[in-house]
This record gives sequence, C-alpha cells and structure tokens, in this order.
Amino acid sequence: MVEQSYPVQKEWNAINIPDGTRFEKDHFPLSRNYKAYIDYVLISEGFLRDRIDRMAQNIYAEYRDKGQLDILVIMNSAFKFFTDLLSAINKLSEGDFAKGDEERLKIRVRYCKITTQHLNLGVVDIEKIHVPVTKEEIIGKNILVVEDIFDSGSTIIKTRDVLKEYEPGTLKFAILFHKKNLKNLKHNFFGDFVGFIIPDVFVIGYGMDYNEYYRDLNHLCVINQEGIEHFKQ
Ligand SMILES: O=P(O)(O)OC[C@H]1O[C@H](OP(=O)(O)OP(=O)(O)O)[C@H](O)[C@@H]1O
Repeated sequence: MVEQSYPVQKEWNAINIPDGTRFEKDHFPLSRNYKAYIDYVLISEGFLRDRIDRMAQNIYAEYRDKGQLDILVIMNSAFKFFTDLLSAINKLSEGDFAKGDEERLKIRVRYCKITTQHLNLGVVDIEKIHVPVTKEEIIGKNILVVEDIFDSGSTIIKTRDVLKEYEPGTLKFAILFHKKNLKNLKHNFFGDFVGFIIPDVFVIGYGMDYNEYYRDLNHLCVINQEGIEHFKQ
C-alpha cells in the first residue's frame, strides 16, 4: 500500500520539517534524567525561539494599529510557547514606544482550559465543548487564540466554532506546530500564524507532556520506548 503524503500547501507560511528529520540527542544539552528516555531531537530550542521571534513580528504587524489585542491561551501545553511569544511581542511594542509611539498595544490575556463532555441522550451521543469565556469577553474584539499544536484538529475546530458564535471582531489562530496528521485534513484548516509543520510523530517538550512529564524539556523531542514505560502511570 502506498502511504498518502500530507499535502503541504505552498501558501502556508510556516517551516516544513520533513518526515524522517531527526537530530542526535547527544548533540544538544539535555539533562541526564531525561536524556535516557528521548529517542531524538526534532526541533532544538534555539530554532524554536528564532521562529517564535518571527511569528511575533508577524503578529505585532497585524495588531499594532488595532489598539487592543485579546489573547486566549489554551492551557496547559501552550504556556511555554505563549510565554516566549508574549515576551517577543512586548519587545517589539516597547521598541516602538521608545521610538515615540504615544501608546503601546493593549494586550489582554485570558487563559482557558478546553474541556469536552460526552452526553448520552438515549438515541444520540453528543460531545459538548466547554470554552470558559463569556460572549461579552469576545464580541467585537480582536481575538487571537494561542495554541501549541494542531494534531487531530478537534480542539481548535471546536473552539473556533464556539468562539464564532460569540461574534468576535476578528478571530485568528497562532499555533506553534501543525502536525501532518492525515486525520486533520478533513477540517481544511491552517492557522493564521503557524511556526512549524511537523511529521506525524508523538512529540514532547517545549510545554508538551507525556503523563505530565517533559513539559520542562527545552527542545521538541520524540520519546523512546524506555521513556514510555518509565513514565507510564
Ligand atoms: O488537535 P487535537 O488532537 O485536539 O490535540 C491538540 C490538543 O492536545 C493537547 O492538549 P491536551 O488535551 O493533551 O492537554 P494539555 O494541553 O493539558 O497537555 C494540545 O495542547 C492541544 O490543546
């Protein structure tokens, strides 16, 4: 059987990490307690940071004249991406302020944990998503959703659908990793600001976890079998 390859589009403005990319873990600073459980490094911290700096420039250019930006950070894994992104946006905004801009872009940050609930109503199963924000917080605002990864796509798509009902002024998505997961193609979705298009492998680090471990790992890595066993719950 010929494997279907992921149809990466030319107009997607993101770095495509080719399938099969793997960097030797010994070539990077990694703590000993984690090193044994990592198969390889997929994207190093330095590369991530540089890309995030560029994403911050694109985002700042989009919102700097709009006065206020309302950011919705989807917890938990996006904390690391968001922290670095916000700090890069702030540097740009401070730079403009130092050069004489009268006001800085106002940024409002709202963290939210998306949860889903399965309701069995006798005949049908309904999956209900809970996005803990009110319509008042969204209506008419320039909303930027910050998320670490688009994998099966279900979290982002459901969040988008709920937020659209709240009538935002604009609604955009900053996503660090878009996975080449064939299942997500059905959504026909690509974020407005995307860092990397990555192979369909289970990734950890840079905020992402395996049973809550590895969130503190600086590089984006692929876990090995020993790691899966060791940190099994
Ligand atoms: O595209 P999808 O298949 O929906 O997957 C993406 C979601 O999965 C991860 O969150 P997770 O639910 O693991 O929670 P966490 O952020 O707390 O780790 C990730 O942070 C995204 O929110």
